[in-house]
Amino acid sequence: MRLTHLSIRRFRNLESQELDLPPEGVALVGENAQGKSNFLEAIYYLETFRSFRGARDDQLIAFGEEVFRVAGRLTSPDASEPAVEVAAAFQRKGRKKKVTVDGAEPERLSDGLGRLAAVIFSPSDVAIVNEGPSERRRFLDIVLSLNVPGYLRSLQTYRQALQQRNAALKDGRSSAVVSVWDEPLVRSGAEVTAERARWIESVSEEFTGYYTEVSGGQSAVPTYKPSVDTDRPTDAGAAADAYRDGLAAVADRERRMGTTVVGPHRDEVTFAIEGDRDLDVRDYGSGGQRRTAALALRLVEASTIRAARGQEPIVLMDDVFAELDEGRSERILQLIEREETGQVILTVPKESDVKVRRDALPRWGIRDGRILT
Ligand SMILES: Nc1ncnc2c1ncn2[C@@H]1O[C@H](COP(=O)(O)OP(=O)(O)OP(=O)(O)O)[C@@H](O)[C@H]1O
Repeated sequence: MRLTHLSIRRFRNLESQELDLPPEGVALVGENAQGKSNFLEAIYYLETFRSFRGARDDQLIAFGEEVFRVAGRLTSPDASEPAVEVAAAFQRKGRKKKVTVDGAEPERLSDGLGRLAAVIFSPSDVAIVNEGPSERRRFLDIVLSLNVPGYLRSLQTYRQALQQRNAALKDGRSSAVVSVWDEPLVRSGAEVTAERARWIESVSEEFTGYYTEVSGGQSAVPTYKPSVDTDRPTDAGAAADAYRDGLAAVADRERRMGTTVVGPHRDEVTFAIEGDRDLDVRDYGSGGQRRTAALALRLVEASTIRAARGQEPIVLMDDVFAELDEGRSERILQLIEREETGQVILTVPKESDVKVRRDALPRWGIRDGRILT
C-alpha cells in the first residue's frame, strides 16, 4: 500500500494542510528545524499511534493548541485492494486518543495498528545499539507487536502481571500474595522471550548479510540473551521452566529490592563483531559500526514486514546519510535501491543529498512547517 493522501492538523510545527503524495514517493528538502522530521513523525504515527522519536503525545500538539489530528489514505498500487483511511487524533485535556479506520473506531486501539506499513531510517536509530537494553527491547516489542500475531497480547499480559507483582513486592506483602502472580508472569514472560528469541534467530543470517554488505566485509551476529539461564530461549516451555527456577533463586534478592529481577523486562540483545561472540559492538564497535548495526536492524525489520504482512513497506528516511562516510552511504544506497521497491519518502537538508532512485524522486520543499509541493 502507498500513502497517497495525508491530512495534517496542528501537528508540531507543521502547517495544517492536505497533501497528495506521489506513489513513488517524494524527497522533502529543507533547512534545519523547518519540520522535516516532524513530517515523517506524522506519517509514522499512523502505523503505531506513537512518535518514532519516543515523544509523548502531548508534545506532538502544536504549541498553544489542544488537539492534533493526522489522517492518511492508503492505496494499493494496482488497485487490487480497496483504499483504507487511517486517522489518529490526540486531545491534551483528558489525554484522549482516538483512532479510526475507514471512519470507524476499532474495538481496541491495537486493532488499528499496522494498517500503514512503514519502516523508518533515522540517525537516532543508533540509540537502539548505543543505549541501554531497554532501547533494544523497545525496538523488538514494536517490530513483533506489528508483525507477530498474539505478541502484543502476551506482552500486555506480562506487563500487567509484572506491575501487580512489583506492587506486592514493594509493599512488602507475604510470599503467598507475591506468588499469586508467579504463574501468569512466567507463562506470558516465556511467550515474550520465546517470540523475541525466535525472531532474532530467524533474522540473524540476513542481519549479518546486510551488515557485511554495508560495512564492506566485516561481520556481526545478533544474539538474544534472556535474563535466566537457558540454552533454548526460543522454546516457550523451556523458557518458562528457566523463569520458574530463576524466580526461586532470586526470591530473597527480590524481597530486598522490592522488584522482580528476572523476566523479559531484563533480557538483552547483543551484536558480536569481528566474528567473535564476546566482542559486543556496543562496547567495542566504532561509531560507524554501531550505525551499521542499527541500519541492519531496520533492514531486517523491512523484510519482516514484507514476509509477515505481505506488503512492501513505505521507506521513511530522515536525513540518513548525514553521518556516514562515502563508502557506507554508497553501499546503503545500492542496497536500498535493490531491496526496497515501494514508496520512498526521504528528507534531506540539501538538494544535492537526494541520491535515492537515481535522483528521480519528485522534490518538495519545506519552510517553517509549510510544505511546498
Ligand atoms: N509541539 C510543537 N509545536 C510547534 N513546533 C514544534 C513542536 N515541537 C517541535 N516544534 C518545532 O519543530 C521544529 C523542528 O522540526 P524538525 O525536528 O522536524 O526539524 P528538521 O527539519 O528535521 O530539522 P533538522 O534538519 O535540524 O533535523 C523546531 O523548530 C521545533 O521548535
